[in-house]
Amino acid sequence: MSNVTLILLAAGSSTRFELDIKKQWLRVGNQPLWQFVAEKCEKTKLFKKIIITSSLDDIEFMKYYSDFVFIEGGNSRQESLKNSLKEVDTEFVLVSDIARSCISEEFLQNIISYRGKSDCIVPYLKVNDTIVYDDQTIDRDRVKVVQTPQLSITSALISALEQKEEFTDESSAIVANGGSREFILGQSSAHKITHIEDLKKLQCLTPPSNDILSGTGFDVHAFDEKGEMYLGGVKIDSKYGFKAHSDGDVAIHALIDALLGAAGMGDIGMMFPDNDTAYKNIDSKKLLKRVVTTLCNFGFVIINVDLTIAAQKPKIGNYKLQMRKVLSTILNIESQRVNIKATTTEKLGFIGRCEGVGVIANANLKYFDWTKI
Ligand SMILES: C[C@@](CO)(OP(=O)(O)O)[C@H](O)COP(=O)(O)OP(=O)(O)OC[C@H]1O[C@@H](n2ccc(N)nc2=O)[C@H](O)[C@@H]1O
Repeated sequence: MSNVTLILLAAGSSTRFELDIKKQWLRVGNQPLWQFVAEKCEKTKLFKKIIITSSLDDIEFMKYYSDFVFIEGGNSRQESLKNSLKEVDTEFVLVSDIARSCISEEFLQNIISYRGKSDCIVPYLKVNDTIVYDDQTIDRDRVKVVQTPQLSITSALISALEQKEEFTDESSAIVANGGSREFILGQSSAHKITHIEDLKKLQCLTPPSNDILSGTGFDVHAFDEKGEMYLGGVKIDSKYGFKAHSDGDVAIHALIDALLGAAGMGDIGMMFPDNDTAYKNIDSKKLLKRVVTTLCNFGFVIINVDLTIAAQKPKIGNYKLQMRKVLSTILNIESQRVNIKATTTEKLGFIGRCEGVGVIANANLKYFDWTKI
């Protein structure tokens, strides 16, 4: 049984990554980057446990993909690491960043099998360029470019992180706390993804799958004699509205379920519970905007949507164009990719009896293709 736990840090908000997508959600084939790295490490069978730190929103979605141990990250890399260390029960802990996506099995084996006497084993690269520090040329043979993953004695790292100072790597914290470290040659291909152009250096990443992901949504709301009616993001001129916790825009609700369905992210009620006061009378366009932002962060691109509004009343023919404009703006796609259909039910059923409106929606997504940046 291994006496090493692997912590993969993936709670960053990718502030330096020049795209709206979070880099841990870039797709490698059909897998998000974080899953690609975690499963590659798992296959080595070198670890007793693999812990992934991430933001709470991300963790809820990550759990759809795999059953690794997920820990909510903190406001900094160091805080995230401290949160994860609470789950470590092995003598040694290997800490890496998801952004170092091409660490190899051989590299992991080397660092874990290196039995130094120090509290921390640190991979580094030599420098081949001339180095000027504070306007002074310095001896580059004395310079080390430090990498992760770093292997620490768990107790030494826990103690070191009790210090108030923030450190950018484990060995600096351990040495500042009076501990020791040894350096071993690192892996030149273990580049870290910080900026978009870094992706070109990572040879182990394959392009995202070009699958089309399709989802459907269905929602119903009963008429309400009082209140205003909003449908498809548009105010409808009518003497009645919809019974609902929110503004009752049943077309947007069905559309949200279609988008979440295509992304494999559950449904609207899971994301916006109808007993949460935050959503009382809320403008459903705000809910849609939140969903679009989340899909973008998680590496999805919206291709097109198609809605069918089943209603004996109101007649919506004159509102369709406005609905398409409003929805296409929020979805950030051309309006011709937003189709709105309407149908009566020939006076059959609850819709035909003018008790309410039902909407079916379809949405198609694809993965953001980072190879075409
Ligand atoms: C938009 C919101 C927020 O204001 O409320 P409304 O304005 O429609 O009332 C909700 O997101 C609108 O959620 P929606 O999913 O349409 O509501 P419901 O049909 O009541 O389902 C609520 C939750 O219960 C779950 N559910 C529903 C039916 C069922 N047989 N079993 C379930 O587990 C669904 O997964 C959903 O997450």
